[in-house]
Amino acid sequence: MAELTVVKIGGNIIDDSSKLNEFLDAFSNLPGKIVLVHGGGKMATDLAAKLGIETKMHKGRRITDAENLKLVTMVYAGLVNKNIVAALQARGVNALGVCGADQNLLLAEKRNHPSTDYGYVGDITKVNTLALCKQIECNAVMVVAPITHDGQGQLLNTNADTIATEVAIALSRFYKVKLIYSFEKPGVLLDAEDDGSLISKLSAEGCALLVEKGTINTGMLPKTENAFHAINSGVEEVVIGNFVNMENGFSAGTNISQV
Ligand SMILES: Nc1ncnc2c1ncn2[C@@H]1O[C@H](COP(=O)(O)OP(=O)(O)O)[C@@H](O)[C@H]1O
Ligand SMILES: CC(=O)N[C@@H](CCC(=O)OP(=O)(O)O)C(=O)O
Repeated sequence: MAELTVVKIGGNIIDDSSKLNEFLDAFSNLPGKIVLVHGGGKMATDLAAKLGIETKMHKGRRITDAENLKLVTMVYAGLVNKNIVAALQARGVNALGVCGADQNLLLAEKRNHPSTDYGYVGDITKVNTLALCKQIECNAVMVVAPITHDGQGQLLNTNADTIATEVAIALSRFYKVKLIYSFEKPGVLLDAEDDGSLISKLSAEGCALLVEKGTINTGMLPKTENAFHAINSGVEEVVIGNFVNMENGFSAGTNISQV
């Protein structure tokens, strides 16, 4: 099986132009088949504040009412996606920017949670693996924004870590997939303020304890949940860390162990 890397970059890197450029420089040198999934949560939150739109997060997910859906669609599938595509093209990468509605790539259903109304948040029901593979085999680097759709004309907001996970799982049928959740810290930390407290290997049991203690919280919750789902669903290797550090050999991040 050919190897493929799915890289996800988060909002804190996207929001900082020097960190983003550093990331894109390293990313554009990555050999082989690659898919990039991006977030942009920080930029959406900052713009919402400027526009006087309230932001509510629950367990690392955005409660997405109609106003917030408009805003996140403009930010993720517009400004962020197109800026990344242009920056990659400038580095000689054949980037193709999409969201989940394009070529019906990511079908989702509006989340129906018993106690929390998430609004227009989508849970992925189907990945159009064939359409993804066609582009990958044509050497395009898909740049995927975290907007999905329900197939009936409704756009939905889906956490970017979840999108990276579902894309990686779907592609595992055809490729040996490595999934990297890249963010601004070296990996999962014992103390989120201390970059030296990296956990180099994380088991599901160890993770559950750290969640219970509150060591893993906010945005790290969806990342770790997704990471274990990926490693237990056919993805060959899953790492949470800073892609630039990994490429420069400084830190291999947190490796997610199976079971
Ligand atoms: N144990 C932990 N180790 C590292 N980061 C953590 C931990 N617990 C919570 N976090 C927080 O999770 C954030 C990453 O989640 P998030 O902001 O959603 O990332 P991104 O949008 O960049 O993917 C970190 O910036 C940090 O504040
Ligand atoms: C439903 C939900 O939470 N969607 C996320 C999508 C963006 C995202 O995941 O961005 P980061 O990777 O930068 O956090 C949100 O709107 O924040």
